[in-house]
Amino acid sequence: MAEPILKLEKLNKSFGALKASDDVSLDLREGEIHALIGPNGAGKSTLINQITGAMSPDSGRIHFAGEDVSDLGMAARARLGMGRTFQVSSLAGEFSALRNVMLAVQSRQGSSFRFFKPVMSDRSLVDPAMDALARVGLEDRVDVPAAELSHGERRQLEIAIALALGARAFLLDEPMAGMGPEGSKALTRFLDGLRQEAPILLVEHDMDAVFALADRVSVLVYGRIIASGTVEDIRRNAAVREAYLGEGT
Ligand SMILES: Nc1ncnc2c1ncn2[C@@H]1O[C@H](COP(=O)(O)OP(=O)(O)OP(=O)(O)O)[C@@H](O)[C@H]1O
Repeated sequence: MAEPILKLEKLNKSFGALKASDDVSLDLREGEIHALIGPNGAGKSTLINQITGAMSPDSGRIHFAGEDVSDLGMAARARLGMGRTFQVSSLAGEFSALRNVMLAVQSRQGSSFRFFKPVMSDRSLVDPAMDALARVGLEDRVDVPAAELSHGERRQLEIAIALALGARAFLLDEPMAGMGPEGSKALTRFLDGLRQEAPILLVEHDMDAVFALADRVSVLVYGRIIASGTVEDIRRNAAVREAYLGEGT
């Protein structure tokens, strides 16, 4: 089997006496959605922060795209293709969807003497941006200002920007937060297809979305992974039912 794109080896992180990550090992493989679930305060965000480089583990290693990235900063990990989470939104609301993605393409290509070219007719920017928008299903919304897109469409646009920046895997921290039932369903359908573009580590409290999407689920309780497996494995696991889902779920 191919090497996983992301691999965590025995990560530990304490805040004083509190162990927020306790020997956490997990991986993310091409083509999959791996959901990370757990009660409030279980240590999910702490784990995501260590993966992105926002926080350093006390011990353990992180491998991404075939490299040991444990000692790299956030920008270097992003350059290797670690897709940002939804919590980092950088949309320019007054600009069209197309222009927003073009800015990302431009930043990836590096600045050049573009001042002399009319930007909106520069094929080297427009073509890759259109491609990224098509990959997220926004090809009919390219001229709409980002601020006028729906909540869900803005998330699609953020994904398009990440793809244009070269994302090879996504770390998504509660993408369903703040969405109504219809929005959640639409975003669930979208994420279902996105796994073909890049695998997703999904932190999510919405269990309908998790059970509909996840190829694998890992359950974090008090900083420890207490179970990892398919949705069916997790539903049946007695320790998970007791610790997290509650009896009768
Ligand atoms: N910077 C910090 N300093 C001290 N304690 C922290 C810090 N960050 C997190 N914690 C603690 O570590 C534990 C894990 O928090 P974390 O935010 O990672 O959990 P979570 O699973 O993401 O929770 P939620 O689902 O509520 O977002 C909590 O007890 C939290 O209070």
